[in-house]
Amino acid sequence: MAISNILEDRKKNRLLDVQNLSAYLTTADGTVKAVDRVSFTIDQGEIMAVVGESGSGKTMMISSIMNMIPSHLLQKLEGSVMFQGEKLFTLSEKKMREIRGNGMAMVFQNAMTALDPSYTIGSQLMELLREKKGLSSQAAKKRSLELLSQVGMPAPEKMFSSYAHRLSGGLRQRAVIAMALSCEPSLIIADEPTTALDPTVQLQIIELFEKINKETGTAILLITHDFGVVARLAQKVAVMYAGQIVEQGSLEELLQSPAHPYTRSLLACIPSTQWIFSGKEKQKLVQIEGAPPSLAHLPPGCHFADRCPEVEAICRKEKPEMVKISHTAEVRCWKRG
Ligand SMILES: Nc1ncnc2c1ncn2[C@@H]1O[C@H](COP(=O)(O)OP(=O)(O)OP(=O)(O)O)[C@@H](O)[C@H]1O
Repeated sequence: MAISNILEDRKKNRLLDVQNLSAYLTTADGTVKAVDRVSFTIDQGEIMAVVGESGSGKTMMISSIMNMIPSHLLQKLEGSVMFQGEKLFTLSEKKMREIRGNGMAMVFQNAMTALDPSYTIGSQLMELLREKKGLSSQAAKKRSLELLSQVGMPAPEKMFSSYAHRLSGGLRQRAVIAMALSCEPSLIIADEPTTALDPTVQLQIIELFEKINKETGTAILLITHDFGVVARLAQKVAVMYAGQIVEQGSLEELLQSPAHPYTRSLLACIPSTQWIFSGKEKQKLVQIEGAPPSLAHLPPGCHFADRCPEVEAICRKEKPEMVKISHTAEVRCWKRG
């Protein structure tokens, strides 16, 4: 096949294309760049994980993609986000709402933020299906029960009539995933979907995401700080630090030959990823020494310089740019540039 045809085929498969995305926030410490020139792509059906410590900008990055940063916080967005061939930042709020409710669906860490305690799970699902899919009450009820069974709810009829606060954390998260699936999205954005759950339930939810991806071809952008989850689910991975992607590549490249000292430190913090495959009790994580820099007072050179075991003079003076180190991998580090 000619190169031009291969490239054309690739473009057809492209679901999300984020280029040089930056988000400036207004904070008590002044303006901070919480997302700093982030670029990545997700193809149809692909699972990508974004990993990084608390405060590295993962949530702000997805909120920027969906144009959902609260207006009192957001100063400006830069860069471009293409989703299914549409430039998101140029769309009207009405069109953007349609995309959020149809093309992309969100699953949050805390299922209760997405569920209304005063309505049953069934009535919330039916409401969505009537509104987004235009289904009649009868069809919406039938589809709701199918969705509850698809996400592995035991006794779907009983769950249909249950209130969220009566369910366990794992069942609530399944209900939220059923709601996300109700609009048949091409992309699910899941922000720490398993963090609040205990290890056995975490494993079940991860297996559910795997099943959904296989059965429906829905792409998943998964935000996590847990490499165990990444190793189990993702095909490709981006590592964030202080607002920037510092390394990205395929899962194999990242786990087998991590190029950035920060990725290596994160991996060294995991005693074993076995728990996520076995559902056994997770071992306590070792922390990387030191803390990420304040975004209001970033160092002049590499953001990781102060904590880096391999730091050299140039790292403290000049900011490294992203450089390609293989066909699919990139790293932001002077020692690899
Ligand atoms: N409400 C806010 N007010 C001021 N600054 C904020 C606010 N939310 C986020 N930020 C800034 O944006 C940065 C990135 O935050 P973000 O929530 O995206 O991190 P995260 O990687 O998702 O962390 P976590 O894993 O804890 O959810 C923070 O370090 C902070 O400087």
